[in-house]
Amino acid sequence: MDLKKTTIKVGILTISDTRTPSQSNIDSFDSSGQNLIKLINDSNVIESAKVVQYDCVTDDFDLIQAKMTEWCSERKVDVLLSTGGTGLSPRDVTPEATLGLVQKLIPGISQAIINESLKFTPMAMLSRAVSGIYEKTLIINLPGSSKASEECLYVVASVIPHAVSLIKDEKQISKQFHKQLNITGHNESRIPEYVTKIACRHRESPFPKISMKSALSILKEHAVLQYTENNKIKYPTVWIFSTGDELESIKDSHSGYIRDTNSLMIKQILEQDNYKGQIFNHGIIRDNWDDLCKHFEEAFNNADILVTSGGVSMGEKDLIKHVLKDHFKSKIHFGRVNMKPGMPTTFVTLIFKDKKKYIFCLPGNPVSAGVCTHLFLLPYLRAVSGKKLIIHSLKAKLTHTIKGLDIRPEYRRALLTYENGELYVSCLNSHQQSSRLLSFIGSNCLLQLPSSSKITNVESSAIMDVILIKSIENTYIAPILKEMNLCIEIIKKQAILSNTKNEKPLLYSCIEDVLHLMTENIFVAKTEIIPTECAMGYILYSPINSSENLPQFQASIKDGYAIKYGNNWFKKSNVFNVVQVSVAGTVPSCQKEIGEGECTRISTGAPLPPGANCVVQVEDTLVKTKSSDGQVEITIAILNEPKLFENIRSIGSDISIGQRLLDQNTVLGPFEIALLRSVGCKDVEVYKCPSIHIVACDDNSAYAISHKLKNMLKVSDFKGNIFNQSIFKRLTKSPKQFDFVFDYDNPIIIFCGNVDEFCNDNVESHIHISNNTRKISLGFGRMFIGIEEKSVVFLHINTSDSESIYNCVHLFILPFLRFITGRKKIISSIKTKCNMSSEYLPIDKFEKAELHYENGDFKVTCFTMNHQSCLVNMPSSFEEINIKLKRENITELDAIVTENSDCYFIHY
Ligand SMILES: Nc1nc2c(c(=O)[nH]1)N[C@H]1C(S)=C(S)[C@@H](COP(=O)(O)OP(=O)(O)OC[C@H]3O[C@@H](n4cnc5c(N)ncnc54)[C@H](O)[C@@H]3O)O[C@H]1N2
Ligand code: MOO
Repeated sequence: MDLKKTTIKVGILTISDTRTPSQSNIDSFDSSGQNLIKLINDSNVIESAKVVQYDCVTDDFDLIQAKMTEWCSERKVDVLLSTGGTGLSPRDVTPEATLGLVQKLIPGISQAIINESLKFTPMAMLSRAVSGIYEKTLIINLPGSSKASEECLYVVASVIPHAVSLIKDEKQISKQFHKQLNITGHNESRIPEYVTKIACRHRESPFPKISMKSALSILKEHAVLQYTENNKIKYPTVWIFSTGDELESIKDSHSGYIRDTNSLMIKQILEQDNYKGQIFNHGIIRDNWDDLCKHFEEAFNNADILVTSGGVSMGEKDLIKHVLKDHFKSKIHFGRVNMKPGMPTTFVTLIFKDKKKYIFCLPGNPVSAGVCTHLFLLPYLRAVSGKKLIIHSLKAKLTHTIKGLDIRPEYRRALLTYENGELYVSCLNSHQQSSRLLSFIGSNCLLQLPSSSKITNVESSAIMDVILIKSIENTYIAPILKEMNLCIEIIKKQAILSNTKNEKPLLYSCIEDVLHLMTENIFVAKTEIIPTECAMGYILYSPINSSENLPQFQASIKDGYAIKYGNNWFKKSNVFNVVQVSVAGTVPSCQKEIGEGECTRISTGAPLPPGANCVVQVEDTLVKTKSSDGQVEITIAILNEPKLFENIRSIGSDISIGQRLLDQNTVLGPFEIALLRSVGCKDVEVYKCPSIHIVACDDNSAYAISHKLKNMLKVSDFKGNIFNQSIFKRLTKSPKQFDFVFDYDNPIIIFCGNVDEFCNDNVESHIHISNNTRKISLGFGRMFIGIEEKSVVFLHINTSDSESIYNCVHLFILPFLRFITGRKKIISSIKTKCNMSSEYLPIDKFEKAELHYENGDFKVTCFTMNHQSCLVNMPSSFEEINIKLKRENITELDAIVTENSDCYFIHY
């Protein structure tokens, strides 16, 4: 059958209020529609096509759909080209009408139109046109203007005949077409660029798989501290890109497209680690040589470190290493690491305009990108930030036996817990595919497992190395709160408030009771809906389930060939005809069904063609025959017998519709946000952070304290706004004095300063305290909680002593803020060992100390001016110390983690 002999029936549907003839608009002339007809019928712009239907309708959803349905259902046309109604004006509804109708989207067509049109005008960005299939008709939205619709027709004209034949499922025609493609080379203009390159690409990776240890020592060699002119550490600027044709940055989802999770996730991991340099997320670069060169050059002009994700394995579109090596003449220090996940991780340096640049190319699978950010990029950035501990690793006892090790040393997402002074690690999640972001959820560490070449199982109770990837706070650390006698001991030197006449005194002996009282049924925590990408550190208000399957269709795990595996196939022949190419970002319906002896070249993440049931990686194949110019492969040989379903991700295997993604009260970090974004969850409902207004009363020392308080709250995990109000020398009689706080939802107002002033009788009129207000006396001050709709917390701190304020913030205010913003864990405490000499006696109940980790134990050094990262709950008397000291001169102390410590804690 000759392709040219089949006539393709085209319908032109003009959609326009002004060009549709009506009584009030008799002179309308549809120049676009007429021009398209001329181009197709007279100039043969689309091979073998004729316009057989033409109509003009107004921008009316129902009318458009009615006309489309009529032409498609009655098989009047093979191709329906609409012109008009794709813009942003309120009347433009062509894309919506088309979307409502089509059964399959073909995003690539509209994408190609936009890409091409962008060369002429940036206005192309505003096009919302879509393309897809309804029944057996291909529908393409073209823009309205005559010039633009003509340009766009030229872009898509060449693919229309082939698309039509696939849609009609005319296998014979399709085969003929592929034959032409592969053998004659006459139709080269139709062959995507990546197809022609295949025979020239590596079939075996040229990069040796080096060990993790070697990779880290290479990184260390290149981690050189830089200094500014005034001798301060100079933190390198980091630029991050995701790469891939299949990725979408826009929020709307198109079938087949993959939402870009990686660039933002990498940035947020660095931010969470408090990296001090500048970090820029520059979104997506397409798998296109020139684009990669252009964007990388821009990165080298502006940044010291370039981070990419994707495009580093064995596919024909994996260009990153080639661009860096051939175009930028850079040095690839390693291109593969013997690890799972993250094997293709690549580290490159180059001299650009006399400056050294460092490039981290991470794999595209989201889990691999996340794991490798923790294992390579973060340690490197910590090193060039002058930190001592660049990998946060701990030893923990395995809670169960692990069988089925991988041949590569593996980093599994696992849970580290802390119980009675011991660390335990468990890895009960067996779904650890590198595309499955869910494996990060509920995990807080990477469990290092050896290669199966060394041992077969790891036994329960083995002591394992784990690397923290979240806060240890997310583990359950035995709370010492119960022992904490807040009112009596927290700040001993301060007197407990005596009762005032109109206030029922409430004295609580335990901070948990206080927090409970403050929050239960009184302070109604507000929630808000915010964009998912901005939700770092917020707490989820309600659980989230997925509304999508991921992947949405069977997809390949490797770059290779999809084949139909049948019994005894190997005995017949191991040679396969390459009949088509499947790339990520398309849908299975773009492919024809493959039969025995045929294969589809396929890239990682691309849809499996109908009929295929396994993927053979490219390394296990040879090119058998090529086209006469040597550019195109025609047949390949498969070297090892594959297994059924090998290298295939089944529908919904990463995430299935309805599956629970996150529980309520989950702290949203980089992985949680990436997970939500991967299934198109654009907004989340989170606990709203109150605004805090700090008011210094009375004198200058209170003023200084109020600033210290603000700084301490600012560096904490609290995300709300904090305002310092100016000093109030005297509380005036005017109740309006604090009215400003009512402009905020659930504000918190903290007074610092003289308590007597505060307790004056007139105070209640100042701060709108009514009879319903809950009043609590605390060791260091008092608290008033409004329970009316406009509930306000007034906290009065009666201190002018900066040590006490530190304790007060970490033991009381921050736990309170965590509580009301939805955190499950409001205080982080740990059992530590301490060499305490009885020469030093604690002055306060809680002393600042330095927390560190040594030989499997947490230790504290008390009475040090070094990095103070915890508060230690001190023995209260001589006798107590002596009793504890008798045992091996080691005192066991409870420590409350206060600072974002360099060592082992990514705190809160
Ligand atoms: N024949 C072989 N195939 C593959 C090998 C191999 O050795 N031989 N290695 C596999 C391994 S291991 C990994 S990991 C992946 C990584 O490959 P790339 O870095 O080239 O990544 P891509 O192919 O571009 O993408 C892989 C996968 O991840 C999705 N992706 C990519 N970027 C993003 C992003 N920013 N956000 C969300 N998802 C992303 C992409 O769509 C693919 O599905 O290669 C194996 N193949
Ligand atoms: O090593 Mo690749 O990172 O996941 O599977």
